[in-house]
Amino acid sequence: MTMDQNELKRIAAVRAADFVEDGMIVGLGTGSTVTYLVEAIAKRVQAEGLHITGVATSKRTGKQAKALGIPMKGIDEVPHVDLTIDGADEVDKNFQGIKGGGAAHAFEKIVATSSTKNIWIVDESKMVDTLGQFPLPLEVIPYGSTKVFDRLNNEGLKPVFRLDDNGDRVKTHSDNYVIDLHVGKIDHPHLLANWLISQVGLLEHGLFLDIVNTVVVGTQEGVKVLEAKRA
Ligand SMILES: O=C(CO)[C@H](O)[C@H](O)COP(=O)(O)O
Repeated sequence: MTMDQNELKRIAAVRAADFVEDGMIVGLGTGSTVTYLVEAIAKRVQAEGLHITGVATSKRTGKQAKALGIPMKGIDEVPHVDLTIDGADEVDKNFQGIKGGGAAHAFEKIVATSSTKNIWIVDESKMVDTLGQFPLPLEVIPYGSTKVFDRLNNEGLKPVFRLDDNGDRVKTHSDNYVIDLHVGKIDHPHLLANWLISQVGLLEHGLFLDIVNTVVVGTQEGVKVLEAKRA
């Protein structure tokens, strides 16, 4: 029987919940795949009496985790994060990724870079040879955002302000705008990431480079746990 994309996300998330150990401080990402993860971790907390502390990367995740009985703290209330599990929009063969489809990439990157280990949970459609088919999200401070937009446009990066269903600009939890870059194939992600982060007014980009060593993929053949070769 063929599994749909949501089922593939769910089986990856359930498998990844097994990586959580008693006593851990666990970063919880954002998105539909993470919704399944939070459910699976909450079940383990209930069934096994696991003592963990969750750190959410968005209000939505925090609300769900709290409602399901996972004790939660803010990122600045914990000394470190042991393990963060998050979704991704694209993952390439070198385990580099694009995130930010849910506009939470700045908070997600803060938690990820505070975490000893990071795992991504994806369905197989997210695995690509080269990043860039998924538009690259940026978080941009509103003041001067048209100037940032023009600079991106002049560089040929095809920026588009992200709009919500009402046609209003999407705002992040920090009240910033999201600009998506329709760059196409990103052959040199580190070069692009370095250029982007040096642009004044651009708070964070959705290139997550050299962050994860483990990707848990839901496939039609079952769950695959992929480990990066890099140190
Ligand atoms: O980066 C993200 C949010 O900012 C998400 O992890 C990413 O968009 C994947 O979402 P989903 O699990 O719903 O496919």
